[in-house]
Amino acid sequence: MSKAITIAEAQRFDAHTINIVGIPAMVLMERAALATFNNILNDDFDITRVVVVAATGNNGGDGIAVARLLKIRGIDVAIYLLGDPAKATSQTTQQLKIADYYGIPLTTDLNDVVNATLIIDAIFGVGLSRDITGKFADAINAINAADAKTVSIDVPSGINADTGNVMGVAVVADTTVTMAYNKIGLLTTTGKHHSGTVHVADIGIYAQDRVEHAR
Ligand SMILES: NC(=O)C1=CN([C@@H]2O[C@H](COP(=O)(O)OP(=O)(O)OC[C@H]3O[C@@H](n4cnc5c(N)ncnc54)[C@H](O)[C@@H]3O)[C@@H](O)[C@H]2O)[C@@H](O)CC1
Ligand SMILES: [K+]
Repeated sequence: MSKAITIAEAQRFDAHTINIVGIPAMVLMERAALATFNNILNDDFDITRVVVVAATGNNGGDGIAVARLLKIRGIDVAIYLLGDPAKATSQTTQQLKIADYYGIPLTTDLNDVVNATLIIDAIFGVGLSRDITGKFADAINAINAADAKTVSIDVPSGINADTGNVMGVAVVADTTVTMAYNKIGLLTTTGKHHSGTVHVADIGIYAQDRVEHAR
């Protein structure tokens, strides 16, 4: 079985790659988005109408970048944005700006989520820190009520990536594209139920530097 890591390890490896190795965070986000995009295209999903449900953390930024990659391919895609864009991370702010350049529609209508043929879940990843309520919970309930297949980015939103517990409510995904390594919470019974098929994507973040291979 492949290695699985904790939230703290994911955050530590990310920070090491950005701050010590020197790969910009935006490059990692683009690699996360490309990996998710390739998994979507290589699978058997109906991509007639795709909706990316994104919040304003970096998990949302991954999803907004996926929306742009789909749009460039001519696929009908919209973004259902949760949270205050004024509080988005710098990478996610940049991804929103790029999405705007490409004219990707933002929707505030949950019916668009329910009527999608494929939903991309980019609400929360390893940054989930408390129980989910309000509009975030409404969106997750809409995702779970929809007939569409769902692809979660990194972690099914609402699942604690350490314990596998549901933090109030959680997406039940068909597929989860998780970055760098699997997360220990996705290996529990509940975690497995919510993540569906897990694909681990190599985005250039490693537990140990691979300098010996590079020399
Ligand atoms: N930092 C990095 O190096 C990379 C991060 N990546 C992605 O970024 C994710 C982590 O990003 P973040 O650390 O920004 O965290 P998330 O995007 O998972 O979420 C954090 C945000 O959600 C809010 N939040 C947490 N729980 C909430 C709740 N219950 N209700 C409402 N708001 C809540 C927090 O206040 C924060 O604003 C990863 O899971 C992965 O998808 C990838 O882009 C690859 C590189
Ligand atoms: K997610």
